[in-house]
Amino acid sequence: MTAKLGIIGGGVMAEALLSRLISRGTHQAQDVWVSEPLPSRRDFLAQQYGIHATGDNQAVVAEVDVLLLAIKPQVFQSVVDALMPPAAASEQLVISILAGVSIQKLEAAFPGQPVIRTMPNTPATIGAGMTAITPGHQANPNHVQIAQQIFAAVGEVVEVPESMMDAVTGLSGSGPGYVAVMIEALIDGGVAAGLPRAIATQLAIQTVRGTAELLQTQSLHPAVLKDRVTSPGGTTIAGIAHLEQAGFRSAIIEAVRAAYRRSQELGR
Ligand SMILES: NC(=O)C1=CN([C@@H]2O[C@H](COP(=O)(O)OP(=O)(O)OC[C@H]3O[C@@H](n4cnc5c(N)ncnc54)[C@H](O)[C@@H]3O)[C@@H](O)[C@H]2O)C=CC1
Ligand SMILES: O=C(O)[C@@H]1CCC=N1
Repeated sequence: MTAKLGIIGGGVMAEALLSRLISRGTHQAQDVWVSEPLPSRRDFLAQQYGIHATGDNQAVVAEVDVLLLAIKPQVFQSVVDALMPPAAASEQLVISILAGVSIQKLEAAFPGQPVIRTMPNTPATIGAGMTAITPGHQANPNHVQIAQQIFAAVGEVVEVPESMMDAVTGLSGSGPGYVAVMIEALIDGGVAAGLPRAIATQLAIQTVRGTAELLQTQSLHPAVLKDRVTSPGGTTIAGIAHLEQAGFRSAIIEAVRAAYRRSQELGR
């Protein structure tokens, strides 16, 4: 892809995306601009990835064909208020990864420009990301293809109506956090049962990875896999009975719903 890519906000997600886009050759480092207020962070990104880093958001806006917003939703309005409107009708594509910020707000902030709202997740760093995208009203198929290419380089992409975007955020956007907490708990469980922490960590991560890959590769329903693991009167059903007693399913369902509601709140 030859388009110049600019990223406003050089934090966790910006690095997850740009590191993979550069290592995959989807973008050349010299075609990527990042604006970031923290000098130490700018220096790190420039040295590590060879991209252009600046503290000036406007300089990035002026330079690029595709502008990716990777700031926190809480600073969105102040950041866009400080940008100068383009002198003429701009074809620059604006892609947002911000939780909660609606297409209506994005289009109001970048009048006349094509915008695409997206929700990626952190496994994008290793090309195992999951991104949902919703094109705005001015986005044509070419703009959608550009966004598809960017996010396909870091994992899977699905197009959804905007009405689903807060739910996507609650599930796949925030999901790596829930899974990380579960893996940490599995490790602690192994340690409590007498395993050295290093071995417990290896077992926990490979078990979660293997289970996800098995479900995906064989298109198995999770309940079918659960039934295969549970021997009558065996160990797994003893563990699952405890999970049910502790409200494990309900806790996960409510975690997704709480994040969904928080995404809605962030957009207000
Ligand atoms: N972390 C995650 O797993 C995911 C985050 N997101 C979304 O991505 C966005 C960024 O999240 P993170 O990367 O986690 O946050 P972060 O805090 O790591 O990155 C935000 C960056 O923006 C910079 N920044 C602050 N004020 C700025 C300004 N005025 N101009 C330019 N840059 C400024 C900060 O210094 C920071 O480096 C958020 O809107 C979040 O909703 C979306 C999907 C997953
Ligand atoms: O926690 C957050 O608000 C962001 C959005 C999805 C994942 N992290």
